[in-house]
Amino acid sequence: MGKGFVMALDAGTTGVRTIIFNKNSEIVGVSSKEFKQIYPNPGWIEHNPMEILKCQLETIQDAINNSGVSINEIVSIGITNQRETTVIWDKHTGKPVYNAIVWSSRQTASYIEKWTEMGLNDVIRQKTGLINDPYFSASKIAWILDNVPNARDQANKGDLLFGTIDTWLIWNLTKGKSHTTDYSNAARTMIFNILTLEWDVELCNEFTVPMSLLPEVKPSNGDFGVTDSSILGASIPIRGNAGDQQAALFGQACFKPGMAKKTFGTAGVFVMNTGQTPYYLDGLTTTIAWGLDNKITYALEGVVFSCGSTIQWLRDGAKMIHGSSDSEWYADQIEDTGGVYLVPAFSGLSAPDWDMYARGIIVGITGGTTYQHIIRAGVEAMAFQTKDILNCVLENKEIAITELRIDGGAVKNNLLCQFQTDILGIPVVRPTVTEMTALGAAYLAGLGVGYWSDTNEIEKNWSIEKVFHPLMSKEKQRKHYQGWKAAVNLTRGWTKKLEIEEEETEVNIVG
Ligand SMILES: Nc1ncnc2c1ncn2[C@@H]1O[C@H](COP(=O)(O)OP(=O)(O)O)[C@@H](O)[C@H]1O
Ligand SMILES: O=P(O)(O)OC[C@H](O)CO
Repeated sequence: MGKGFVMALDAGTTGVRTIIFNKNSEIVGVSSKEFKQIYPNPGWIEHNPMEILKCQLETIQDAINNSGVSINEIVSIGITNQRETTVIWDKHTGKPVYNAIVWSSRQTASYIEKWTEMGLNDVIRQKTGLINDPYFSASKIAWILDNVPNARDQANKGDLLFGTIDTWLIWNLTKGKSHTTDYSNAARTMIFNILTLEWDVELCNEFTVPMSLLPEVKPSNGDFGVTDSSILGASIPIRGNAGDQQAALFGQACFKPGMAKKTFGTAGVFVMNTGQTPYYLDGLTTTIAWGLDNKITYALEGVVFSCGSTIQWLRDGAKMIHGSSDSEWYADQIEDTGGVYLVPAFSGLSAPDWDMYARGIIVGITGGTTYQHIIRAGVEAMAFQTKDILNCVLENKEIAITELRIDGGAVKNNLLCQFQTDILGIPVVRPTVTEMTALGAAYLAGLGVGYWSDTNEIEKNWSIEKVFHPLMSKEKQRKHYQGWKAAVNLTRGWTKKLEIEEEETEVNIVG
């Protein structure tokens, strides 16, 4: 057994986790904490960066306590995080100038419209691999600078710093000594050129983002500094950093081009390794999987904004279930949804439709519909959305996907996994460790200090817990999916339609 342990800090959208791994990738200590979701207006989602930091530090302490490992036995720390979420803080006081604007927040839609009108969509796609959408960090940075009093002046004076959650945690853990991020996180900002591997001067100018705000970009197994001993009681190297979706791809040992995974967390994200070549496909985004030393691996990505958050909404919003795992029990009480579809376009439609005006819908309700049908429709929606993405990939005859590796909090749900394989028609593979995000970050951190020697060694640690095989007839699969597509069509352009209706009503009143 290798000396010491590796610690992963996994800062997700709804909660943070700290997991301590040994050399066999076994979990020896874990702690997690949920933090507050702030909804200042419909469609806006924010987090308190200080609360994220506090919760993360508490989980580090808890994980150390419950593992029996001493902090001095941690040889390296890896960070992984909800991506795109934007924090801007004062570099002198360390105080955020505004809440963190979360990746799924829609408050910056007007910036996206403006940049579309300016004719920037093609250059954005070409340079960053992304689609002009409020999802990515660029419009969130501009919004904070334009809406927080004095923020733009402070930024112009060089007093402010920008970071995604990885950067924010690293800056605090190192007591302000390291203002850094990695290639996989930088690639999600819409201001990072994934071909030249630099912050893009032209895009920063167009988006009015001062470059003095931006962190240094490093390989994902690079040197992100050491923790200040006053914070964790020891100086530990931070040698791994990757956005959570790319970290999960790494944890799933998808090291060869064509290998893919889907993570079922708050968001649901399909990522496929495309090797050293950036690959562009309509509806999907092109991104950086990781930079290992200085070798870049690219990926094709399909994000679904509302995946596990659909179940969370059934729990916290609709109050139809008490805990997320109840969704499986209720869904299992009935054969099917009785023709009900729930399209969770809470934050608009993401890949492959990209409609920031869409909003959620439940359709097909009859007098016989019960809450169980709606719960089941919520579970099935997670699987239908995966099919929307995989269809884009499979339509391209150059790519063959014969199985899908899955991970994330929601894959504990066996009914979801079976429905997923049924609707896709390919096997779905659930590995032994489903905390892939954290494991991927741990692997990067371990590689950074030579704890694991190379990816071959890591590959050997990946093992299967269960393979789900399709049982549904092709005809049933086709019918179910047809209903889903029709339901998705109903959600399109909703907030825009409302705006137009409102304008027309005003004209009629005035007229
Ligand atoms: N048994 C379950 N069935 C369906 N969804 C679940 C289940 N358990 C957890 N979830 C969902 O999974 C999500 C949590 O997964 P996790 O990977 O921890 O997410 P994140 O990293 O985004 O915070 C939550 O949205 C939760 O509702
Ligand atoms: O919080 P998660 O794990 O669902 O991840 C969110 C994604 O990183 C958003 O891009």
